Amino acid sequence: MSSYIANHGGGPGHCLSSRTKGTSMPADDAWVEYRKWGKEYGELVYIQDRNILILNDSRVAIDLLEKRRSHLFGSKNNSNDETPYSDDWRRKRKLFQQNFRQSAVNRFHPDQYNKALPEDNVLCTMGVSTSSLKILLHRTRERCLDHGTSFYSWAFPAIEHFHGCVLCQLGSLDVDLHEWQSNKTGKGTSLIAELASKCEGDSTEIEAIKAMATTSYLAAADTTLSSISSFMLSMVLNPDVQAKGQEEIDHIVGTDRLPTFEDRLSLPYVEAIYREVMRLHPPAPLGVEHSSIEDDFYLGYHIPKGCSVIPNIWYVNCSFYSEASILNTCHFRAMNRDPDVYPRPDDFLPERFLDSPGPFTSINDILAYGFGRRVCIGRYMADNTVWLTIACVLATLNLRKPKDKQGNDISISEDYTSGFFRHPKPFQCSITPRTPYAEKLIIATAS
Ligand code: HEM
Repeated sequence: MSSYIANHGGGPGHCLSSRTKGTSMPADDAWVEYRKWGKEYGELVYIQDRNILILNDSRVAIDLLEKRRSHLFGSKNNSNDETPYSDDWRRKRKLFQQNFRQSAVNRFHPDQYNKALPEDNVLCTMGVSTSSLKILLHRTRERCLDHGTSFYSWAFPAIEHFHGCVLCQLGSLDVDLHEWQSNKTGKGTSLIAELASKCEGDSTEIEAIKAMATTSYLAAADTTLSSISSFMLSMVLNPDVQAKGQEEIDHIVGTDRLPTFEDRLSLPYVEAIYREVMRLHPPAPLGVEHSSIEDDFYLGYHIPKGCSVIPNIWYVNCSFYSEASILNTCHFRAMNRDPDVYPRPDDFLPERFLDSPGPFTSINDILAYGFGRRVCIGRYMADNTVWLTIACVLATLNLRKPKDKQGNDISISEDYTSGFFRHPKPFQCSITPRTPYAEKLIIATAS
């Protein structure tokens, strides 16, 4: 293990100090720069004057992040206030786990089926470009905040379970949870409504439910959108991959129904497309910042109190990992973009997953969802949403580059944003139904 920290030049009890004062932090694509620092200074890189520790190795990340708390959980009203690691914090986390664990997320299936071919796809089909779509989504969101209706029930699967509380907490709307429930347009079966009705009068529990709704919204919206947009862009750029995915679906599912979760195990190539999207394009490339609540020591190094710990998911060195500490169980080593493990690491090649050994059906090896005990709690729901959307889009739509008047392909932007969440920048594409059944579905959805 010492090889991981040899480059730091410190010894037991020393402060990690690979980088000295005056370090300028990268403004764009920080994950790329962090990886360069990792190569130069080691897999743990400490920015002393900013008290930031960057992790470029998954085993180190799990070890450290197992012991630290996230800022995201328990942040209130969309501010960056930290909630102490307390009973309150634990209650909220437990509530989340109970409702988003693998066996609980089946309750979202009906909504996920209903929205798998969402209206935004339909709009694109009608000739609305992705950039116009984003503007439209933005406007809709504003309108929803004005009128107290759901943006995400319109645009995203399953999120409608949360929207009332989200609006209560995020917006300036001071709507009481129960008032919202009764105002709701005939949908009394949402998770939030159901939980709230069980703890009538228990203000602490109601607060926890609202916090879960808020956190879900913050954690789910950008990440899910990013993955689906990356998938769409990848299909436009890789028509051969798209054709192979479509062929698999036509063969296994047929062309007169949509894929379901029951088909998932029979669709390895579609699974591989999903995994390749998540490998190449993790929506939160630097995960969620964690913070050390007290002075700590790791492998003899001093990690000061308040140190921000950033896992570089985008480039992280992916050791075999599990919920337990893996310091002594490192059998399998891979790096998300390590050319020795993933030849042509920057290319979109789903085939690589078909040949690789290991638990292809487990989502635990998708680093985009984070690490160890702090791994994304909504991952089972997210996994279902993204997979189903991919399968349904492949089943029904052709995504292509737009053409100019002469019928030639127009080249499109492949750029990504470089903020906390990484999204494809607006790109144009042509989206057309690929089967008569798909056409019927789209017309029915639009009417
Ligand atoms: C493609 C979709 C998603 C991706 C890529 C994603 C990724 C992540 C990542 C990287 C983290 C930080 C993990 C860490 O600190 O190591 C995280 C945390 C979290 N995510 Fe997700 N997420 C997704 C969807 C969702 C959804 C749908 C929900 C809820 C419905 C959700 C809820 C959460 C929560 C509550 C946390 C904080 C967990 C904690 O601090 O203990 N996420 N997510």
